[in-house]
Amino acid sequence: MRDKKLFRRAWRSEPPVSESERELFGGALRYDYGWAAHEYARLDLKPLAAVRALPRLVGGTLRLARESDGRALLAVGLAEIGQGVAQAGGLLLTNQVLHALFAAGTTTDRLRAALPALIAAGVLAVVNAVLASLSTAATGRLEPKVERLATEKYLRRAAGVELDAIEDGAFRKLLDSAQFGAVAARNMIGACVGALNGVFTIVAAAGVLTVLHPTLLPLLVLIALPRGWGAMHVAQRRYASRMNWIEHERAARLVSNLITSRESAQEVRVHQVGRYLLDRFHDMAETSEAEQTRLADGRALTELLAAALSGAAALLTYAALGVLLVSGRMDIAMAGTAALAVRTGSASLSALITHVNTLHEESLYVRDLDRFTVAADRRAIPAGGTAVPDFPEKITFENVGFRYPDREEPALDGVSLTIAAGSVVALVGANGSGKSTLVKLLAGLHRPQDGRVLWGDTDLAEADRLDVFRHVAVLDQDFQRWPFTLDTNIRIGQPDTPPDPGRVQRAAAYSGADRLGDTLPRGYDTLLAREFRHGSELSGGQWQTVGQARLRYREATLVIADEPTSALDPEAEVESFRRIRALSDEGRTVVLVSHRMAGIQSADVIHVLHRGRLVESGSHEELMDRPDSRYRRMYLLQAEQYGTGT
Ligand SMILES: Nc1ncnc2c1ncn2[C@@H]1O[C@H](COP(=O)(O)OP(=O)(O)OP(=O)(O)O)[C@@H](O)[C@H]1O
Repeated sequence: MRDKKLFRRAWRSEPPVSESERELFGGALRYDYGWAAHEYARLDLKPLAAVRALPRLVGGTLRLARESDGRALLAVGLAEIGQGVAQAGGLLLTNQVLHALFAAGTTTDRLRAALPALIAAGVLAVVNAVLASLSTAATGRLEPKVERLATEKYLRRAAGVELDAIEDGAFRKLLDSAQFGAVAARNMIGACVGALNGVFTIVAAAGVLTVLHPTLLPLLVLIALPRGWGAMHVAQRRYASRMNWIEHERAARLVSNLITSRESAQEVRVHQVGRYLLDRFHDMAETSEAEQTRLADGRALTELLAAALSGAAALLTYAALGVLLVSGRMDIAMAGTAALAVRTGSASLSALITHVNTLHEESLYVRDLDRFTVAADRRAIPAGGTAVPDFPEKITFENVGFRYPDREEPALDGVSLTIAAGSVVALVGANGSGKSTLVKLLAGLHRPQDGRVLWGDTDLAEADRLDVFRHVAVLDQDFQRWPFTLDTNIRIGQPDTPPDPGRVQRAAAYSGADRLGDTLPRGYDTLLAREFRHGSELSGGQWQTVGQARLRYREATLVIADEPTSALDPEAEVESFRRIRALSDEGRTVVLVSHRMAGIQSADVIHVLHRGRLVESGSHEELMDRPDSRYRRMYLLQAEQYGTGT
């Protein structure tokens, strides 16, 4: 009855998406790459394809291992070859021992005749054990290095791609799936060593069997084949399921993190969101469990079937041995050695198939990493290009158009403007009018699809982008609150410079963050992350003073402040605008994005954006003098709220 249920569960299709997933995320979260990867996994996990792909897989792993630690790799290789030779020698010596034991003569004579071979076999067993431990030690040295190398490869690429790649959903998924690649590369080392060991042992056993009786060789293969098929089948289902459920797992983790995170702590309690999310988590986790159960049932059945077939083949082999023995074509000593060789060989063949299969399964993840590497290289911020002038006399937007990939409407449409060096320029406009997008193009983070952005005479399309970034300091609405010390949070504005407490303190004094340095428990060395012991938390406004100190520390030619004062109290806000504007006195160009009309009225030029178009430009006075200007309307609306009028 139970078995029937198991059978039914094992062969049914994947559980449907949970109701909670629909409710929270608007539908089934599935790995988009899924179809391609799924089909590809099916093709690639066919036994013959797996065997054919073996040399390539091993080659790739060995290259990575050589790059990580060539000496350790050599040690592993030699130790494994040595073990293979020792095992073959061991089998042949066993044959000699058996021959001596089954020969005619007294027991003492037979034992004496068997003794030299017995001693040699013992020595070989010791050699084998020493080589195995050497191999284990070298593999242990190699594995973490390979994982580190692969992780660094992954992170370096991730940090070097264009911003639009990071915002592109398909690329992000590749980024997510490739994260398993480094651990998989590490696992491949162990599997490679295991497979190598298996090959040498089989060669030894097969050699001995061929000498004894060639008929036994195909029977050896017959014992191992069903187990190999079973292992492949299980791996195929596991990989397909993992790829298909990757987003569901991530979403369930996200929901559970939301219950415990500090940011959501208030709403979780006051709005009782905790209970709601917990129920959704339960629902999603149950769906995942159903999928896990389905996989486990399938695996149990497959392995049972494989074991039965393999057992039948083993019976056949021993029957063949019996026939050879009875018909006198093999003596008892040879039959004993053959039985031993069949056992060793079939165990090694099964292990080899499992290792090849592990190699293959892990290689699918390593290939995700390779695919990511290729995609990331294609989308990398190009190196080289024309150097940009340190203080360009102007930055020009010529008829610039930009549209985000998943949007119909352009975020910027035919924008032309000039920003003079050393001036203070403000960008205003309703939410979604394109201010932040314009700023990203200005900083070289996005490239226009139409028109040009020029730094002096240099088109940003041809400029050395890293050089452009060197000249820019950005403080945006969601600036990073690094979970590091106060000192590092300021110094990270220019991370390559050596520590300079004086410079950090000057930057802090500029923004008012020096008060934090004086009052926090460990001064500038206070960790600004509550999740760690001794960590402190800052208020939103205090964080903004840290952000501004970072902006100052960077000492860039072009300073961009996107909503820099939203969390500041009125006094701090006025002071903050004054300070940012004062940066232009040092010859820096300042671009300010803000909804606080009072704060930007002293800008040299104010640009007003509306639905991606530049609709007005001028000084505060000029724009206020135009009776029907959008700027005037926005300004008066805000002024009215304070009852101040113009
Ligand atoms: N990463 C993105 N992917 C897709 N669309 C985006 C992205 N960022 C912005 N947009 C869209 O581009 C348009 C302009 O957005 P942008 O952020 O530049 O406006 P904004 O003027 O800075 O708005 P706000 O005042 O609300 O910050 C909006 O319609 C927005 O939804």
